[in-house]
Amino acid sequence: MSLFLEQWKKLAYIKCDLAKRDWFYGTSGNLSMKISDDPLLFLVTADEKDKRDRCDEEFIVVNEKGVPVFDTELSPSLETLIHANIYERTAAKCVLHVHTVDNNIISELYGDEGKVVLQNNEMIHILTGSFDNLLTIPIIENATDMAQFVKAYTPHICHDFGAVLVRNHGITVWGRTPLETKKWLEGIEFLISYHVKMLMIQGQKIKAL
Ligand SMILES: CSCCC(=O)C(=O)COP(=O)(O)O
Ligand SMILES: [Zn+2]
Repeated sequence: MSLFLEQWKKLAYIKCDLAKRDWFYGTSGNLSMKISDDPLLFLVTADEKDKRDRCDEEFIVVNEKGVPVFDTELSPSLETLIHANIYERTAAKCVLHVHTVDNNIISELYGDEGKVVLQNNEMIHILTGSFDNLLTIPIIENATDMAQFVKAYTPHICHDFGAVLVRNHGITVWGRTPLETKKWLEGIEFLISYHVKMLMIQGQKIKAL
């Protein structure tokens, strides 16, 4: 199997798996996978397409400017330049972006602090391999201007894997392999969901006193 087809299938598997979790509300979310370094080329989902749909044209091949390299009726994701920026600055091979209710709540709750610190959970050990039991996720403001948006992400794109929460918008996670990226996305969503539910229960407890 050609490398290109192999990458396509891996990304299609991840897209299908995230769709089963119902992480593509409306037409939100976008996914990409690098297929070559020089020149930079990557597969990316199409703008406004329902990412729960399986179809022949699931992904578009784009260059470092986010421009399709083959003829297509589809437009690349509006967030393609964020994916391109991550590939240009790191050795990441995959970028996943989803909007969930829990990641939106946490981004709003801690938005003014510019970060959320997740702690004291075995999932952190599973993700990081360290017993530090602390994971800090930066939170940036949402933006409609893409150049400004890319600029806001940039200081946080300093490792080959990472995550950024966008306030009242969603989360973007990248990693060195597609499976590592999916693992980080699932792990972080688990920790965020746990955190939100704990706050809800603790709030109820305080009210009952
Ligand atoms: C500034 S992008 C607004 C839409 C969005 O947040 C999203 O995740 C889906 O965009 P796409 O163009 O990839 O369908
Ligand atoms: Zn989005």
